[in-house]
Amino acid sequence: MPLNKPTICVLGCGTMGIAIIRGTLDSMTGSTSVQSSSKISHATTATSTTAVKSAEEDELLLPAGFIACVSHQESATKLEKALGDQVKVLHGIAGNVQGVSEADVILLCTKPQVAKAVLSAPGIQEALKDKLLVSICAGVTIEQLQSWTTPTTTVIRAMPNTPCKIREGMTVLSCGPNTDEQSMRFTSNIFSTLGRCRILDEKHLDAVTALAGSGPAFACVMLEALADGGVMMGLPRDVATELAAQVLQGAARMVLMTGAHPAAIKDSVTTPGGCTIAGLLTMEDGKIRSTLARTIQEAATVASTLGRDKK
Ligand SMILES: NC(=O)C1=CN([C@@H]2O[C@H](COP(=O)(O)OP(=O)(O)OC[C@H]3O[C@@H](n4cnc5c(N)ncnc54)[C@H](OP(=O)(O)O)[C@@H]3O)[C@@H](O)[C@H]2O)C=CC1
Ligand SMILES: O=C(O)[C@@H]1CCC=N1
Repeated sequence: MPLNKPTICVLGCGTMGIAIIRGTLDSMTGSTSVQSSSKISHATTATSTTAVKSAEEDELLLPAGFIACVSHQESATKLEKALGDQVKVLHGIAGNVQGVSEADVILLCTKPQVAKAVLSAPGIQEALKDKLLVSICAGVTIEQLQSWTTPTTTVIRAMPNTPCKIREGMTVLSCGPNTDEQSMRFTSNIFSTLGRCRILDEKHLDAVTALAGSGPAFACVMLEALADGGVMMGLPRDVATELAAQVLQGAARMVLMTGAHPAAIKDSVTTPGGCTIAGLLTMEDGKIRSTLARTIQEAATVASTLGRDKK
């Protein structure tokens, strides 16, 4: 599918739609203060001719503009204020048809429960012909998406997360059997500018939804609980929150940047007879490992049901 500076229609522009648009616009203007790890590694390798050519080609794959579609007039007004004149905002059923018709790529970001109705509405299938549809709806399969569109619509599933807004996201992509290389390249290019991006088989997407999609919520509960401990021991709330957030970021970056096993990092902190092992044993008494692992298991189980019709 030829894609050259395409216009993207975000169909259902709420929390995630805004995160993706905001992150992409920031990446295009270079106005973010947060440099993602994937950007750093890209910059250090972009010295060969092939890399420069590839960077130029990737530039052509960047969007020319965004159209954002929502259901309600009030949401449209809020969105216009939040995103300014860089984005064309439409609302209602007619807005969806207009948005999809005017775009080259459609990013489906509605709740999973309304995806079928939105794609089956009059005029949408026609407008989707020969276009790329990227769905971020949890639990909605490629097979379902294909059955709700025409055979000439290319379908890709993506599972991003909210840190895409600050270009620290984690996205996993899965494609259908007939996905062409340029569609895949365009989609991975967009999500790579919003953080890290991987391509995996669709069978992994419910686990990915639980771990990476829902993960920021689980991580923030852990962060808040660590900060609570600091507050219990007399730290001011803002200091405790800053310390907890920087500790989680620092530990996570050590894993990502050095490739060290988390257990090795834990062991390097743990002095024999010291305070860390005292804290670690308390965590084990509270079954924190199985609680967190079961959290992912349960979220993945529920994710697998989200695309199903409610009886
Ligand atoms: N939130 C997250 O962290 C993540 C969510 N996801 C997936 O992303 C999707 C969106 O989630 P999220 O952004 O949280 O949801 P939100 O509720 O924040 O956004 C949904 C958007 O869809 C719009 N909408 C509803 N009905 C229609 C319609 N008929 N036509 C056009 N737009 C419509 C809503 O408009 P209005 O406000 O006017 O009702 C709203 O803007 C879900 O499928 C979820 O599974 C994936 C990864 C992470
Ligand atoms: O809670 C949900 O269903 C969505 C999917 C992943 C994150 N939020």
